[in-house]
Amino acid sequence: MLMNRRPRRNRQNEVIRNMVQETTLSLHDFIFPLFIIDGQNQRVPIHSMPGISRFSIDTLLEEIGACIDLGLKAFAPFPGMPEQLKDKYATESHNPDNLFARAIREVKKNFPDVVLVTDVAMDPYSSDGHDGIVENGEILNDETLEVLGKMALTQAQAGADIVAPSDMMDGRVGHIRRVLDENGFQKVAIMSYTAKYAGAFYGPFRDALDSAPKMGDKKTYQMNPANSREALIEAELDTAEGADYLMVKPALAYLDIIKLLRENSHLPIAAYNVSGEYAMVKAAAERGWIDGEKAMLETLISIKRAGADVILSYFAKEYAQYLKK
Ligand SMILES: NCc1[nH]cc(CCC(=O)O)c1CC(=O)O
Ligand SMILES: [Mg+2]
Repeated sequence: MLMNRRPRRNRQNEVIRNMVQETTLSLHDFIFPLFIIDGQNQRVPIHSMPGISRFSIDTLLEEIGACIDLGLKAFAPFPGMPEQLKDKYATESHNPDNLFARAIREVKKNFPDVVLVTDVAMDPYSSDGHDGIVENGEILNDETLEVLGKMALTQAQAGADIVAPSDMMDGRVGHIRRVLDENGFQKVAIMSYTAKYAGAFYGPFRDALDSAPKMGDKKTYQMNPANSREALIEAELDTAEGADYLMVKPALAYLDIIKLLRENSHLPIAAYNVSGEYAMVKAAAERGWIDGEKAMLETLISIKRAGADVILSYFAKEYAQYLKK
């Protein structure tokens, strides 16, 4: 048999395999999402996300300190609000002394070099559990932009480095850019959740923040999982409106979308390896059905290989710990 091409030659030992490896992960790629709640000395585990907890501001500082020691430097905090602070207009979201603003200030005071990517969306503060103002069962777009602008400004004033609108209202990147610039926050960047799909993989996150929609679903604003060309439309708009990063979310079921945006944009592409994707790996590993560590590494490298420059993942800390050992 004549075979002048034998791909296995380049797989024959670890040195060679490492030499020809096309994609590598680095801790610099990661943003670690963290959940914040009010109170003191709280570390409340999230049952559907083994290994992940909600922190009060004091323990959040400890957690971030521990992550910095492991080499992580960028964090995406999300606030969990008590029901009595929620209302139709998410008013609490732009209270300059709300839990989120206090947390941002404390983190930046204690760790000035950390990069904070802050979530701009109404749902944690909305009594309807939606990312927009609900009227007669409809999610209002332009009225919601007003709230998002105020929320982003409150976060910038508290010290956010990058604001990340995760709501999927049309025009919000342009509106937030304008509000930030008019208030002297030209340096605050926007990481837009550009192609955010409506689906089942956000379940554990909504458990963590008690933020599930009270009625209906998010299909009139988040994207249909069947669509990819539409992601290019969203990317064009966000780019024109001034986004500094384009994000795809979730990551694993949407690796093709990550690649599509990577090939069609010069902006950095972020991918959000969401709560449900984390929970799937953890649940199967707990049952002994898969090797959790190997599945984590394979998951993360697949997101990078697809073209993500930045990865938001609940695995970030575990990955950092893996690198240490
Ligand atoms: N603005 C909401 C928001 N921001 C981040 C997530 C999900 C993240 C995750 O599942 O890890 C969601 C959930 C949703 O759209 O319902
Ligand atoms: Mg959009």
